Amino acid sequence: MTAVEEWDEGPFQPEAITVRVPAKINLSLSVGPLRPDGYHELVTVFHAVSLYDEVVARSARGIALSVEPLRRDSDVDAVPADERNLAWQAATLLAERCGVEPNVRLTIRKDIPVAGGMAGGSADAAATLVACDALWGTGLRRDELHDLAAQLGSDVPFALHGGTAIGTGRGEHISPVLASTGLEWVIAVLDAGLSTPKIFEACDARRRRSGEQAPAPGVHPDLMAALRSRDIGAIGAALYNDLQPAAVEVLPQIGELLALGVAAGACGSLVSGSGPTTVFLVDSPLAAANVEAELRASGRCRAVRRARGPVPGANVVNVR
Ligand SMILES: C[C@@](CO)(OP(=O)(O)O)[C@H](O)COP(=O)(O)OP(=O)(O)OC[C@H]1O[C@@H](n2ccc(N)nc2=O)[C@H](O)[C@@H]1O
Ligand SMILES: Nc1ncnc2c1ncn2[C@@H]1O[C@H](COP(=O)(O)OP(=O)(O)O)[C@@H](O)[C@H]1O
Repeated sequence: MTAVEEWDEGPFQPEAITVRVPAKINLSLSVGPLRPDGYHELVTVFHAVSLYDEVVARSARGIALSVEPLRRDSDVDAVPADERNLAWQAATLLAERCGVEPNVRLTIRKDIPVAGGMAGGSADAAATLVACDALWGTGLRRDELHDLAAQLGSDVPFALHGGTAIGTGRGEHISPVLASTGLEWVIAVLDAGLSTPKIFEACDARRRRSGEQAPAPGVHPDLMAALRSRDIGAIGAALYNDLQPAAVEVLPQIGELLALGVAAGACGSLVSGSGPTTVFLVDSPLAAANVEAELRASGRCRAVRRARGPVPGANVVNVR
């Protein structure tokens, strides 16, 4: 066969696309007032970390979806494998937007803790947009994918973006942050999950009880200055989450773990988003090993993981 004949075969039709997508933590999460649409105005510093889900999109007729653990200790029991799954909704939305049939078999390989405040469902939705766009050849620009992502959930646009970025509005408006250093994390995964809307409600209830008005949300300048520096101690001291007191109130063992990790040598500790996952910033391999060992020994964690950030958002890692 000549080279010319090979070119005449027509466009390449992929059979399967694999997209890898990271979990997020919120280096700061400032929650403002409840809006009339049921969301809270917020300002957050998102940070993508090296805990990943993978989504494989294969040619099919109609939509099918399955969920598998990526590692032996990954938990997938609470993840719906039907139209309630945010990945299913992402495929449907993209197909409607582009006027194509939603023909895809999705396999979600999960490692991001479920209902852990690390935006696993949002990550899978972002990965599905990228995977189906490649599989179907719909060729949307990143800003067009971003618009669809924002319709699926407040955290979905950041999962496309990755890195370290400020989220405003209900979290869907993203602008990148210049961070000059990589960060190392120890992550404590609990057996329990927490519901995001319930923790926002608990935050409002705490404010009502104490007569506190919801402030206009913002990012503390100390955190931005610390991120521009290479001062891990300053970053650790500036970590901040308005939802943390509510998460600790609902699940007091979170507070005990936060204290344990700091006593073991972490430079800073934080509940990730609405929890219950807790994350610990460490400045050396020795500190990481100490924190990890103490968290494991507490017997309160389903898994203890190490991760680094920032890492890129959803991207194609394999095409067949
Ligand atoms: C708290 C955060 C912090 O990044 O993350 P998680 O802990 O869920 O990972 C996010 O704000 C969660 O974003 P996401 O999980 O995408 O929420 P959505 O599906 O958009 O909204 C679910 C529900 O959470 C509440 N919600 C969410 C975002 C927001 N700015 N204000 C809210 O009050 C609303 O009750 C909403 O109905
Ligand atoms: N692809 C998905 N992965 C995980 N959970 C999903 C997914 N699609 C829908 N869900 C539902 O979303 C809820 C929140 O899960 P998740 O996104 O992991 O947590 P969080 O909102 O705390 O970051 C789960 O309890 C589950 O019922």
